Amino acid sequence: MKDKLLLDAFSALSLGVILVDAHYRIALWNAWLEAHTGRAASDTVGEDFFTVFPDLAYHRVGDAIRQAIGHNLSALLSQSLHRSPFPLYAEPARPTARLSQAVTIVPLGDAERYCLIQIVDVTAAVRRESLLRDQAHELLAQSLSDGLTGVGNRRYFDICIEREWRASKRNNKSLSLLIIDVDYFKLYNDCYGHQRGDECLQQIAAAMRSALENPNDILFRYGGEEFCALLPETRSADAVELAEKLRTRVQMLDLPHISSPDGIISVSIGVASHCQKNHTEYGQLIQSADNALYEAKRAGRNSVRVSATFRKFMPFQSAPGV
Ligand SMILES: Nc1nc2c(ncn2[C@@H]2O[C@H](COP(=O)(O)OP(=O)(O)OP(=O)(O)O)[C@@H](O)[C@H]2O)c(=O)[nH]1
Repeated sequence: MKDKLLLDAFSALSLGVILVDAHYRIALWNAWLEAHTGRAASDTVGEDFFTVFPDLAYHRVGDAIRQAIGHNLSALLSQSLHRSPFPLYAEPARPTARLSQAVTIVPLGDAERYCLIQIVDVTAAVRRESLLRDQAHELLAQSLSDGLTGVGNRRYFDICIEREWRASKRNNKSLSLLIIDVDYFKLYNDCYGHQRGDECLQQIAAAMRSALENPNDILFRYGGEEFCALLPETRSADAVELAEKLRTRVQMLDLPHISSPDGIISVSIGVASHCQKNHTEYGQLIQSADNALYEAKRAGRNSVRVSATFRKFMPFQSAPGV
């Protein structure tokens, strides 16, 4: 009666249970396994475990079984490393994706050693985890992008500049920064309205973003009508060239701005580059780019200026309206 009760309980378990003897023969095989392998206990009990599961002979599962029988050691297989070792399916008649599994292997018995293998179906938990991870990524991406233009936001800029600053110091590579400001934007808003102003910022951001070809270069909305581009491993000369490209792209949008001298929307850009000698912290890089932007504005706008530190190496400065 007691044995019958135990066997009923064993069959009713909603996890897979295999008992393997000291000769690696299967001694027990429960109903859950029948349901998820499509193989009856009558078909597997008495068989060599590695004949039933040949793929597991050189797998971590095989090692763990040998350790349990040979050395009385238990093992809990990491789910992330060994997600689906057993060929188990929701419907074995229509095997698609294997169930995700959490596998525990424990030695049993004294005089005669057995090994108990427990397999829990963790598919739902893994799916939920992956969904949560995707949602977390999505939320993170949203929290780091600017709602109006879709480029990186100020928070993301703060993260990136710190990261790239450290990388540039570590790898002894230059890092360049462009600060980009839309010219006469207050007048644009006054003339065309805030809504058109927003659309204008979106178009400018899209034009500049499409001009950045290197995937490591990132465009951010620094605040209001100010953008910035962080250019890792980019020397000053290349940064100025890229700044010119961005300025030209915005000019080519040909967005009417009747209250500005050129009659179209334009941007002014300040460029600064970090090489090991000139800046001790990234705040100085931002300050240098800001100073250069101020010079670009003073020079009549729609122009690119490079930080004074590098002027002697950079004869080229675009003229307003060029
Ligand atoms: N439509 C819109 N306008 C914004 C946004 N953020 C900032 N602005 C406007 O941008 C304008 C910036 O004006 P200023 O700082 O005086 O600069 P400016 O008129 O571009 O002049 P310069 O930079 O000297 O050429 C202000 O009128 C802000 O209200 C925004 O998200 N949408």
